[in-house]
Amino acid sequence: MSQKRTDYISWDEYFMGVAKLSAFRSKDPNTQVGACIVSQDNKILSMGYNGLPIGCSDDEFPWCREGDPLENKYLYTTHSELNAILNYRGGSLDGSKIYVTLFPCNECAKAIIQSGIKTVVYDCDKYADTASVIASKRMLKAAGVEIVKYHESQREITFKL
Ligand SMILES: Nc1nc(=O)n([C@H]2C[C@H](O)[C@@H](COP(=O)(O)O)O2)cc1CO
Ligand SMILES: [Zn+2]
Repeated sequence: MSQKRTDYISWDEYFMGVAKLSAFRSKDPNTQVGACIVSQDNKILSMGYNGLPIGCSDDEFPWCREGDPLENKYLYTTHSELNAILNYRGGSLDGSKIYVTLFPCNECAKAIIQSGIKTVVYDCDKYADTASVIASKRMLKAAGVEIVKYHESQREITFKL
């Protein structure tokens, strides 16, 4: 009798893997972010990546980072976490977890808290020193949202798409 496989991926690898794959859909030339929302019983509820709202053309809106606020991306992009929350049409996200490839900003932290998400598992934290992320952590902690750093497993998976 053959035994079951033992090198299958963990739940954490699976969900952060889905978040990372989602980020590949982003058109942002500088930072691609992905998010995956998971229920308490390990079911994927929603996914998202950073991009423009529906109807706002990727080719007509700006993707640069600087200059006139109306001519750079920041006023227009929807963050991956907010997209994942808004993409969920199944009811309540109460008690769920969000896996995100980059630590949530203050605006996404508000949406995370208000939607009832109870755990944030994040990978990169490259904007940790910004007021946005400091405020985000302050609110998440005050609201009792658990913050967990994802530890990369070093496992590499390659496949043809
Ligand atoms: N947690 C996040 N989720 C996101 O989806 N984003 C998006 C907004 C922008 O499209 C991009 C950040 O652009 P940049 O400032 O690194 O060139 O990532 C940004 C953050 C940072 O807090
Ligand atoms: Zn955000």
